[in-house]
Amino acid sequence: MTDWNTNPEPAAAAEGEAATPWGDNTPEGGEETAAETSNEPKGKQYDVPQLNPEEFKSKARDAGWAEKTAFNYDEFERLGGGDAEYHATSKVYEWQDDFGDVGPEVPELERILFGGEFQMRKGDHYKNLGEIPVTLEGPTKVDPVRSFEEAGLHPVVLQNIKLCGYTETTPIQAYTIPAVLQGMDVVAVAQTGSGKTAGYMIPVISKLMGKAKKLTAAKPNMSQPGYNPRYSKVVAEPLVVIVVPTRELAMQIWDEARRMCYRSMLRPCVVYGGLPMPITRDELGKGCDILIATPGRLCDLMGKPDILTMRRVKYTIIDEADEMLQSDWEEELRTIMAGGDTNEDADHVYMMYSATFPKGARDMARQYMADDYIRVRVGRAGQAHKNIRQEVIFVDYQQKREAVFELLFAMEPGRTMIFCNSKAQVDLLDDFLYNRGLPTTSIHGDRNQREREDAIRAFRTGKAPILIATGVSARGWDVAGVKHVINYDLPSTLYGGINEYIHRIGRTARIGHQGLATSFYNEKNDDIAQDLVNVLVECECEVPEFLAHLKPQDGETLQFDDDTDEEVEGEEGADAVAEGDEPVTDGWGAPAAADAAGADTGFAAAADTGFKADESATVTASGW
Ligand SMILES: Nc1ncnc2c1ncn2[C@@H]1O[C@H](COP(=O)(O)OP(=O)(O)OP(=O)(O)O)[C@@H](O)[C@H]1O
Repeated sequence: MTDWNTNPEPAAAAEGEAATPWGDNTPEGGEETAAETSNEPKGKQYDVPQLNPEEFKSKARDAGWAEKTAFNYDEFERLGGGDAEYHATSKVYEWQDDFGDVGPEVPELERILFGGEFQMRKGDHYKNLGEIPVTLEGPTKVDPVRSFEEAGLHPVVLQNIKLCGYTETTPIQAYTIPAVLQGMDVVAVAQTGSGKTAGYMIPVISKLMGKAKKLTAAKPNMSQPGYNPRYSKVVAEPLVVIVVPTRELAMQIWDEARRMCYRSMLRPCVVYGGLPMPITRDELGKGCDILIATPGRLCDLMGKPDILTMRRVKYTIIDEADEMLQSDWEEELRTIMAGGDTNEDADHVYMMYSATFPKGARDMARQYMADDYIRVRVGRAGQAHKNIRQEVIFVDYQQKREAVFELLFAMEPGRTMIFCNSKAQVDLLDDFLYNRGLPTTSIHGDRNQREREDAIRAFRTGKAPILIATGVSARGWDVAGVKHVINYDLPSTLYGGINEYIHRIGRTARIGHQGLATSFYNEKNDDIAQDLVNVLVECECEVPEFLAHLKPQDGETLQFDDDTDEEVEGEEGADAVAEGDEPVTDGWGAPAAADAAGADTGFAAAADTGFKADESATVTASGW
C-alpha cells in the first residue's frame, strides 16, 4: 500500500477550499524565497480521504467515473476498432487483378474503417481553426483550395474523404494539398489537431491513384486457394514512406492510410519496433505501396533487401519532424533521407510536418529539402490553439498525487490524459489512482507491445478513460473525446520544454472541439515559466497570480525564442527563395511584419477562394 496519506493536516487554506476547490492556488505569502529556503508547503493543501478499497470504488462511481472493465476484444472488433492481436495485422482493402480501375465496395470493411463510433468528427468550434493567419514562404505560387472538390483529387479519394466525414479543408490542408499535387517539397507547421496527416495523405494517394496500375509492384494473389503468406511473399517496394517517432502514432497514421486507400490498388503497411519480425515479414510480403514506419525498424529493414527495397520510393514524409530532427535520431534520419542505396527516382519528394518547429530543427530540415521547397505555417510555429482552455495551478511537489485525485473528482468525468516526466512516475501514479477506485491505464516506453496496444485501446474505447503517460509516448495521438489534459509534471527543458507542453495539451481540443489543460506548477518549474506565460497570454488564458510578474508590460510585445529566423533574411534565406520572389513573411516565428504589407508576393491570396491577404502580407484563411 502506498503512503498516500502522509500529508500534514489540511492547513488554514481549507477554509476557502470547499466553495472553490480550484479557484485560488496562489502560494500563501507569495514569496518565492520563503519556499526555496524551507520545506514549508507553499500552495494549497489537498487531501485524500482514508477509505477502504470498496469505499473508494463507490466514491468514484458516485462521482460518475465508470469502473475500469476488462478489454472485450470481440466487441472492439465488432465496433470497428481493428484486429485483436497486433493492430498492424488488421484488414486493409485487398485488390484483385480483375477489378478494373476502382475496386467494388466492401460494406464490412467500410464499416470498420469509417464507421467506428470512436472516430473523430469535427467539433462545434471548427470555425476557430480558420481565424489564424497562414504564412507561406518559397518561390512557387500556391492557390489554396477551400473545398476538396476544387482540388482536382481522384474520385476514389474524394469518396473516401466523404466517408471520413470531412466536408471542407482545414487551413493547413488548403495549402499543402495543392502544393503536394504540384510536386513540391513541403515543410508544414500547424497547430495540434488541425488535420496535418490528411494534409499529406490525401494529395499523395490521389496523385498515385491515377497511375497506380503503372506504378505499383506485383503482389501475390491472396484470393488464390494456394496462397500461403510464408511462401507466396514478394519484396515490399513502397512508393511512399512515412516516418514517425512512435509506434502508436505509426498505427494511427496507418489507419488514415487504410481509409484513404479504400477501393484502390494501393496497399498500406505499418512496421514498428515491437512488432514481431515474422509478422513484419508476412505483412510486407503481401505487397506494400504506402509504408508507415518508426525509424529504427525502417533502417533495420532497409538492410534486408529480401524484405524491403526503397528503389521505387517517390515520397518520403517525416511526421512530428522536429522530434525526428533531434540528435537522438540523426543517424536513422540521414539513412532514411538518403533514400536507400537503390533509390531510382530523381523527382523524389520530401515533406516534413509538425505542430512545433524550433529554429534548430528548421535549419536541419533545410539541408534535406529541394532548393525550391515551400514552407506553410498556420499561426506561429509552436502556437497552442485557443480552443484549449489552459489553467496553471500551484501545487507543492509533495502534494501532486493528492491534487490530481481531488482534481479528478472536481471535474465532470471524461476522457483525461495525465502526463508525467518519468516512466517510474507513470507507474506510481497509475497504482495510486487505480487503488483509489479510478479507471486508469498507463503507457510508456518500457511496456511491451501488447501492453501498449491494450492501454491505448482501453483508453480510446473508454474502458479506462484516464490514461497516464510520458509525453513522448503520446505525441501526435488523436483520440476522440479527450476533455482534459493534466500536466502532473510540467515538461522542464530537459523534457522538451514549451514545445513538449504544446504537444501534450494538444491531445485535447482537436479539430474544432474544446478542451481543458491543467498544469501543476511549483518552484521546480521556473525554467519553463516565461515560455508558459507567453503561451497563456498569446491564447488569452488567465495568467495565475504567482506568474503575473512575467507578463509583458503594457505595450510590450510577446517575445518567443523562435521569433527570428535568418532563413529568409540572411544569405541562407536567399538560397531558399528564388530571385525576384519576395517571401511572404519575415520568418517563421512570428506573423509577418507590417513593413511587408503590400508586397507583391506572387502567392495566391485569392479572393475567389475566400482567402485574402491581410495588411501584413500573411494570408488569412478567412471564411472557415
Ligand atoms: N478536413 C477535415 N474535416 C474534419 N475532420 C478532419 C479533417 N481533416 C482531418 N480531420 C480529423 O482531425 C483529427 C486531427 O487530425 P490530425 O491527427 O491529422 O491532426 P494533426 O494536425 O496531425 O495533430 P498533431 O499535431 O497533434 O499530430 C483527426 O481525427 C482527423 O480525422
